[in-house]
Amino acid sequence: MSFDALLFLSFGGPEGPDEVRPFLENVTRGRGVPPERLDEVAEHYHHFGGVSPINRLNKEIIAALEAELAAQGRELPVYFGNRNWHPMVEDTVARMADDGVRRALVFATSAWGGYSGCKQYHEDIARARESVGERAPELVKLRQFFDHPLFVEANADAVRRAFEELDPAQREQARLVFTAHSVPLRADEQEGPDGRPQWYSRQVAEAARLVAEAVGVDGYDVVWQSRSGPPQVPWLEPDICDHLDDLHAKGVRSVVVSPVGFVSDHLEVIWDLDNEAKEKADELGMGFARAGTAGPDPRFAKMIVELIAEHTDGAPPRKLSELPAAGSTTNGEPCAPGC
Ligand SMILES: CC1=C(CCC(=O)O)c2cc3nc(cc4[nH]c(cc5[nH]c(cc1n2)c(C)c5CCC(=O)O)c(CCC(=O)O)c4C)C(CCC(=O)O)=C3C
Ligand SMILES: [Fe+2]
Repeated sequence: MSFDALLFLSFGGPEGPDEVRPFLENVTRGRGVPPERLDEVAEHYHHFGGVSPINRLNKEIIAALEAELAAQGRELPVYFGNRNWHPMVEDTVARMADDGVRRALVFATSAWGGYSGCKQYHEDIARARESVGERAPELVKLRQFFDHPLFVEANADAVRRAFEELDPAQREQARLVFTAHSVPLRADEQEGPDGRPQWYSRQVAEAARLVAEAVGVDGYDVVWQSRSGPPQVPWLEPDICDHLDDLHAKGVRSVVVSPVGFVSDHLEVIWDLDNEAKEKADELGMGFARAGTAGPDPRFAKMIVELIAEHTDGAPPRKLSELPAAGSTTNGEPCAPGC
């Protein structure tokens, strides 16, 4: 099939102190996040001058993607739109229509299924098309890529580099710990296309297994970070900081933490890991090395082009796990019944 453009669809983030509150209002509209949690998260953004790194990081990925498309002789203009902050996806899709785009692919910057990582992006696509009306282009979302070999290799190399950062004495017995964004247990109950529940956490477990295997590490853990919501609502656990206590009690003296759940060094990574988890490790006297994320690795842009080629050239999907491919639908239709 032929496509006129690619829409690079992401989360969005504030670019100055005055934008923090309105951004957070957009993120949490109707989502039942208590005001105390919002105040706390606003503080994290203000710690960095009210600027999230996410927009800059996404622009870097887009530049790498444009270079890769050009190198392969593929003509596909890239548009950038976000769910929660400017450039808003509604405005971007309107501009695509103005430019005469009739049919476009959509790359959403989450590797995962589940509500926040996939379904909500389908909702964004449907909402943006609705706001543009009849002129709106057809929008075909690319699939989830948690087990794509290029995603796995980029994360594996980042983990290897993190092990190198530790003192040789610590490196030997350092524990490898993967983290991803926690979600409410209720949200994680959601089924995958295989009809089995916990689609999101099973994908995270699978990505961690594949990365650990690529690095050649047998023992590792999968834990969670950045929980939100009211305290009485159960979310995926353990939290990374509690897990560091546990590991310490078991005699572990150094860790390599891989934020495999995040595509690049978002605020959750640079605050919740590089500040909070690092501080916890320091208190416990544990060695701590945080692995990089896949986004800045040149293989990430190459992976996006491979995902595109699955649609434009009928290229066979490259994936390392047995879990079914999912997340690719047209115009924001749900992936599967119940999704
Ligand atoms: C699974 C998942 C991913 C990973 C998949 C993916 O990448 O999509 C992710 C990514 C991100 N989450 C982000 C930011 C925020 N997430 C929030 C809140 C929430 N996230 C949730 C889940 C996820 N979130 C959930 C269930 C909530 C509760 C409210 C709700 O049910 O929607 C809040 C509100 C305050 C708070 O409570 O933390 C903020 C500010 C940013 C941008 C960071 C930056 O600026 O660099 C990114 C990439
Ligand atoms: Fe989030």
